[in-house]
Amino acid sequence: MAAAGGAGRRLGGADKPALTVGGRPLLDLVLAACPDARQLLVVGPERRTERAGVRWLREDPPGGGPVAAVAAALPEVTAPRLLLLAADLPFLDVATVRRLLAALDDPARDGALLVDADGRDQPLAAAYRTAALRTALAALGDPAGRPLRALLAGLRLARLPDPADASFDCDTWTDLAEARERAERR
Ligand SMILES: Nc1nc2c(ncn2[C@@H]2O[C@H](COP(=O)(O)OP(=O)(O)OP(=O)(O)O)[C@@H](O)[C@H]2O)c(=O)[nH]1
Repeated sequence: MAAAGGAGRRLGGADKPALTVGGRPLLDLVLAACPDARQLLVVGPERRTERAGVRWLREDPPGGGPVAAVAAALPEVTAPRLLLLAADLPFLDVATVRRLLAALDDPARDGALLVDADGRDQPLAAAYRTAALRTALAALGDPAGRPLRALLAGLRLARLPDPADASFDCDTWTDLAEARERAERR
C-alpha cells in the first residue's frame, strides 16, 4: 500500500504525489516499482494515475497521519505480507522492493525497512507481515496523529542498507530539484 496524503507543508502544501520527476508523477514512479503487487491500495485523495487497478482509500480523519493511513488500509489487505510505501520515492526500484519482501522469508522478522545514507530508518520504504502490523495497530489505540515509530516499536525489524537511494524522498523543493537533476543524468 502507498500512503499518499499528508500536508506537504515543506512543499508549501503542494500535492506531493502528483509532482513529477523525469516527467512522471511521484505516485506512478512508486507504483511502477511494484509490478507484482496483487493489490494496490493507495490512501489519500484520489488522483490521476497511469496504473490500472488502484483502489483508493481515505484515512480517518483525513490528514490523520501515516498511522491513520495504515489503519485505513490494513482491513483491506488480503496477503500475508504488504509493502508500506510513501508516495514520494522517485528512485524506488523493483529490485529493492523484492529485497524488502525477501527479507521476510526469515520467520524471525515482522518487517524489513530501508536505512538511508544518514542511518535513519525509513518505515515508509518497507515491507511488513500483515498479521504483525494488525497486532501492533490494535495495541496502539487511536492511530490519528501517532508517529510510525510508535506503531513499529514492538516489531522485530530487519534494517537493510539502501545503496541505490531507493528511500530518497522529496520533502522539500531542494529535494525535488535534486531528484529531477538525478533523473536527467540517469
Ligand atoms: N494517507 C496519508 N499519508 C500521510 C499522511 N501524513 C503523512 N503521510 C505519508 O507519510 C509521508 C511522510 O509524511 P511527512 O513527511 O511527515 O509529512 P508530509 O505531509 O509529507 O510533509 P510535511 O508536511 O512537509 O511534513 C508522506 O509522504 C505520505 O506518504 C496522512 O495524513 N495521510
